Amino acid sequence: MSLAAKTCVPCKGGVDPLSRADAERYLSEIPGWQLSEDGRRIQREYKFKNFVQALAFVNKVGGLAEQEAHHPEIRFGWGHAQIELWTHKINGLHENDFIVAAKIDQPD
Ligand SMILES: C[C@H](O)[C@H](O)[C@H]1CNC2=NC(N)=NC(=O)C2=N1
Repeated sequence: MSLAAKTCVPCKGGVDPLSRADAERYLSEIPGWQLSEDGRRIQREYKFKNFVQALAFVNKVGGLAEQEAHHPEIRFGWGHAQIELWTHKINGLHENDFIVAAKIDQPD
């Protein structure tokens, strides 16, 4: 099943974060995303024509995050937005992070 078709599972902590190898395997399914140096986060930059379009994107991401109960860090401004994902409870990456990333990139 594609990542975008999955839904996040409540992450109760107590599970190990994904290994770098597993994270890199998931990364191949979400082109444009990068793995952090420490292998514990993924992030992607987005470019937009102006502030309003960046804000609309941020609002879309916010709605997705609420729907999945799994939330990214979002930084945005005129013409750009950066999304960073990791699972706070395990201070690392979980499949949930990649599911949210895939859903963000699904065509509207
Ligand atoms: C109770 C609530 O569902 C949890 O605190 C969720 C909220 N969103 C979350 N988002 C992320 N990225 N990591 C978490 O561990 C997390 N936990």
